Amino acid sequence: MPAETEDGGGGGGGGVQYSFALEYNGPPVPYDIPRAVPINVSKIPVAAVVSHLSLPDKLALPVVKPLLPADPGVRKHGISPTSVINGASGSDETVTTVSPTSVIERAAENHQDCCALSGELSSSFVSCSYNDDLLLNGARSSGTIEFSKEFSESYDDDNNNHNCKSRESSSRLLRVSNELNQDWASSESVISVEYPSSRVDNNCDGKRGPVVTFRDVGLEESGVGDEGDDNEEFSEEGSRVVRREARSKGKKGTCYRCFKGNRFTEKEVCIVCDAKYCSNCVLRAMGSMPEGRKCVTCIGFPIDESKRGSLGKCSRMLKRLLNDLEVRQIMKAEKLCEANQLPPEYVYVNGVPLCHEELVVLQACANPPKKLKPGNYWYDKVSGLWGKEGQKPSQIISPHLNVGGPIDSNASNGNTQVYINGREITKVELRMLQLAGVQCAGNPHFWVNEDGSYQEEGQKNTKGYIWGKAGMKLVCAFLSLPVPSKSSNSYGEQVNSMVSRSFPDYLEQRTLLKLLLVGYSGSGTSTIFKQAKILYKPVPFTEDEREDIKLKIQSNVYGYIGILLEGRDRFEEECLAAMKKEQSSNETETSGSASNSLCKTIFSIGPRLKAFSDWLLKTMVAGNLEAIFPAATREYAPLVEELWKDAAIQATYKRRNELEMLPSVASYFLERAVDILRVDYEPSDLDILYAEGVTSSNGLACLDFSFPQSATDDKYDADDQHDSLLRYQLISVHARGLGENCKWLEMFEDVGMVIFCVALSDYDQFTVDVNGSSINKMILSRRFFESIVTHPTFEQMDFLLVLNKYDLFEEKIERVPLTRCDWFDDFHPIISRHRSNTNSNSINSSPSLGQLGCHYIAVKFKRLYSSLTGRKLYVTPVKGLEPDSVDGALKYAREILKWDEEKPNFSLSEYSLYSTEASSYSP
Ligand SMILES: Nc1nc2c(ncn2[C@@H]2O[C@H](COP(=O)(O)OP(=O)(O)OP(=O)(O)O)[C@@H](O)[C@H]2O)c(=O)[nH]1
Ligand SMILES: [Mg+2]
Repeated sequence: MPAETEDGGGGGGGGVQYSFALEYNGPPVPYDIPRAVPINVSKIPVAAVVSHLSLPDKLALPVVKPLLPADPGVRKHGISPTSVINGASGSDETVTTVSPTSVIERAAENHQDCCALSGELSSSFVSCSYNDDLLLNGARSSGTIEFSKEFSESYDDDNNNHNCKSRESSSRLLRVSNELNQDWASSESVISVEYPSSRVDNNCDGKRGPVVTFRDVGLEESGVGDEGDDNEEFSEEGSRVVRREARSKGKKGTCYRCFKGNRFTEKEVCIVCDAKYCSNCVLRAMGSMPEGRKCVTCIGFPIDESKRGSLGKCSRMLKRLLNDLEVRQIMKAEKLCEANQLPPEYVYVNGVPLCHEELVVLQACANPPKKLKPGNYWYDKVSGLWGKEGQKPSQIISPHLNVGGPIDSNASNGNTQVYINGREITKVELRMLQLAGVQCAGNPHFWVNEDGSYQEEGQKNTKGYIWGKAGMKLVCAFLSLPVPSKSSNSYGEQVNSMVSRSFPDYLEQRTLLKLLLVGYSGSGTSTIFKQAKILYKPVPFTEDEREDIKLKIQSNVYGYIGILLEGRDRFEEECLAAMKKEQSSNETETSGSASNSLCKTIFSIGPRLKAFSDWLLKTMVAGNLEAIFPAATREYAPLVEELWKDAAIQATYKRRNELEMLPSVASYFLERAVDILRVDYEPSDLDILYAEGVTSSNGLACLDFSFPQSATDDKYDADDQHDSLLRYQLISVHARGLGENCKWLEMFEDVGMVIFCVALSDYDQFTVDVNGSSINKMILSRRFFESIVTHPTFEQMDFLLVLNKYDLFEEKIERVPLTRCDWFDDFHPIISRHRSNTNSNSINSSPSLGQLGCHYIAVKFKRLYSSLTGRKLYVTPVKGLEPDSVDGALKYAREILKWDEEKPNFSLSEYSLYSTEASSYSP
């Protein structure tokens, strides 16, 4: 596999060096050396080292071939080769690459798929911090990782003694224990999982205060938690309810996290375990609250039913801590998310617990029971009368619902010997019947229909309408008895079909639509993922994440400065050489001043800055840059400022196009280097978006989101509202995370669509492969595309091709011909003289060269896709750094998924509307 030459890498991992015995058929890799081994740094080009500091991916690039049967550690602990490779490549991510058990097992069975380790998993597997000893003695191999079949965005922490019960649709949890646990904790600061910082206490000592202990059924069954009492309780109605309780190790009344405060301190309560958190801790303990006010460890668990009434009712504390939009979204999620819905088995109707479908029927009917809680109810299916077991009726719901068992004559505990539909009625009902003029003498048995018409059993004639008489509503109100509701429209309503009925919102949410985002290295997947986070999450990044990202950005900036300094050295040398040459040719004329002019060029810097520059480069070469943070920022900020403003550095910066290792995004940060390197710097969302190395580059990152209802729409848009309730999951996985031959793709078989990302601007970029030959990055992207689309897992899957970096492409294609890439050698556009300039949106003007090129590339991929799969490819150009563009692309994905659902209903001609021909996309 090739090594990158341009902005291809996720940013700097820890600069940690590794030694691991992978059979690798490429040239020796200079950076693959443990730091403890003395090396002559002067022989290593700084750019290469710096690139590795910030772009550690290269270690992962060599093709890994089987060397030995799987290392026992690998098999035993389920550490996958790719995990190790990714770890070894200095992951800059929170989420590390793990494989599902099935995959691991398969890999372990097949020796050919496994590779042996000697250097073992290093601390930078997930962390930026590292330890020489560990690196050299391979102690890390003792860490145990338990993999679940599905990935998770979260993991379970041993300290919590908490065994998470995963939801049907959600991913299982990943647990990391032993020594690795600590590393996970320390690295849990970056943003690739949804609630990382809140899951981990980022104490400097890496220890996590055991704060809350949980008791639940899962724990008891597994024997993990032995301190719990029986946590099954009976609700007020007598049904069995499983409770999950938190126990604070602090004093009574104190915050469950910091143990501060007292019972008068304002606290927010977890709706699952009742843990109480003060305003300082609540956001850390509850993270971004995708299911409302729950500790992050309670996510996925059903709520404490006694709190059902408070669902969606925001506390003052949260209103203070969050903005309106965040509060609204959290409260909406709290009410609507699946995990918070009433468990069907907690509801008994006529003595029978409901199944899921029955609860759906009950809640989705035109006139459902109000404020349904766990409990035992009776239901008269003929009249729709509904009440709590042993009590008078409380409501008239839709009749004829096929839920629960047959009604018992004693259901409402009546003692009047008067019966309605087989139930002995209560005294108060008898009173009501008498006031309605119903003849009740002789212990009659009535047959009452949903419209209130009644007859005596065995007789045909309708005797009258119970609720038809004037004043009956008042009577019923007085006696606290129900009357048919207006909306029930129960007169003659047939309830056999569910077709025309609207389902409760949460049922719509039941389906989690998964979108898999993949792309060749550097194509912009992380950027799109981060953009989605910023677009769709109320709190895209927590304070802890921001703090870690800040350090990452600052360390990146030092890296960029290092590249500039190295460039300066080079330019100075070139200049001096040129001057020397010139001088020797003019020897006679300038002999006197020769020595002076030789010493100074536009790229020369003063001795103080030179000393600093030398120190910085040496530190970087030694891989110590990350280690000196954040002290370095404070100490050296003034020097960096001086350096950045120095004419020599500015002159070097002007020639940045010649500095191959300087990623295009570097300018964004370097322009503000002085501000960024200040201690009080706070990264903006845009900084985070541009920053390299802060999202999952090696592993997997998941983002659950809904498309927000567009605020700009004045008129009510039912479709839009419906869409805002659907849940999506964006799963970003790095090419490296898929393993050799994409063998781990299988675990994504349940995704609804693959979004494949290609960087348009790659067409003139080359990388060097293991044989030392140069390969065009677009060709590598194509190869990766081929292997993904032909993978058996995605046989019937829709693909959306995202042609990313359209902004760069538009600009580049004006300078560099598209034919620079062999695959595009037949691109000969006929350019109109009046063609639009690149930014013009004028309908009348001819397409710009950028548009033509993009369209051409889209067609190339479409034809390729069609030839490989016989299907059609959806394509959209994207500017990853622009929110609207990413939003548009993801909404396009949503449309495609919708079309998919509707396809069977289309006639052929209708379906052709959704042609995926190249012409259907609009740049
Ligand atoms: N100008 C421009 N830059 C982009 C765009 N999308 C991504 N980038 C930049 O391209 C670089 C690589 O983007 P990433 O999102 O890190 O790419 P990736 O696919 O995650 O790459 P790796 O994880 O390193 O393999 C970053 O510096 C981004 O800021 C875009 O649409 N336009
Ligand atoms: Mg990435």
